[in-house]
Amino acid sequence: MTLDVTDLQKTYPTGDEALKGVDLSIGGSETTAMIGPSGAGKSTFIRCINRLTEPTEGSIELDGTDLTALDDDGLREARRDIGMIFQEYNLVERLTVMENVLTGRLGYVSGWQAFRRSFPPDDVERAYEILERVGLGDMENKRVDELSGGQRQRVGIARAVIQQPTILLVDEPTSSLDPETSNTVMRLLTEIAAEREIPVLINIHEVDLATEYADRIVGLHDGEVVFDGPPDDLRDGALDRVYRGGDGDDTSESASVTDSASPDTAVPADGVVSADGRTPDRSASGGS
Ligand SMILES: Nc1ncnc2c1ncn2[C@@H]1O[C@H](COP(=O)(O)OP(=O)(O)OP(=O)(O)O)[C@@H](O)[C@H]1O
Repeated sequence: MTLDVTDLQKTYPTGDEALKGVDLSIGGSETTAMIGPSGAGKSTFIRCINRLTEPTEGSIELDGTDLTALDDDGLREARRDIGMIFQEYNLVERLTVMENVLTGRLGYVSGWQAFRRSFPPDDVERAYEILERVGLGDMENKRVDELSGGQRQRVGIARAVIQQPTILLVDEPTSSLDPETSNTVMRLLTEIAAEREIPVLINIHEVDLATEYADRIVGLHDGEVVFDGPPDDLRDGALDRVYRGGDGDDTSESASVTDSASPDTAVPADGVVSADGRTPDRSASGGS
């Protein structure tokens, strides 16, 4: 599977130019992390890919099919191939874990079956397998409003995976989670990408998680890609380009953003950046 995005632009009706011509190709079973400060356009980019947000210009080709040219039926079909995982989980709170996971199959059953929420036995069997895989093997009958943040995110992952997508798009999966749970979720996402041989694109605030788990980092600043490369190349100069729009001279030893950044974009000594300026609270608890 390959996703080829060319010259993607998005200008909101408010006049905000969220994307100013982004080119990006991803494929294989590569994990790509998209980093950038708040407002850089990360969420807009991911939402444009499956047209939850309509792009203004550009093309988005999934295995050669231009998603921007599809009508409603075509888009519905194409979306089956795109697994989405959201920051706030987007689960149905009053339904059980199993019911939430099976909603990932709604695109495959008839309208009547969907209305009755009646799913083929194969789907149910696969749901059990996937719940086991994400570590929720004994929780299928729990209501999701009884779960911790980390458990909810695993339900979100299971719901995306049961679609049998050819790509996973993940929008800030860890921003409501404590550091340990964030690591678990990132590990799970990269393992699933490898096992299923599908690419995964993850928007993420924490640079340390991005560099630890991703094969490739894409840095957005003000709607433009200003860095695209392996985690090892993400030195101070590159971080400066991404978070401050600087020239990003990596040859200068004094280019450390730790020394020069304004408080709202400072990179702490451990390299952890919260793009909205918050240093993640490592003592915060979010459950696992
Ligand atoms: N629905 C909308 N209407 C108008 N402007 C919007 C809308 N959504 C986003 N924007 C603007 O588009 C720009 C990019 O926003 P976006 O949410 O994509 O950035 P982001 O990098 O995901 O930020 P964050 O890390 O805070 O989630 C911002 O200037 C934002 O104000």
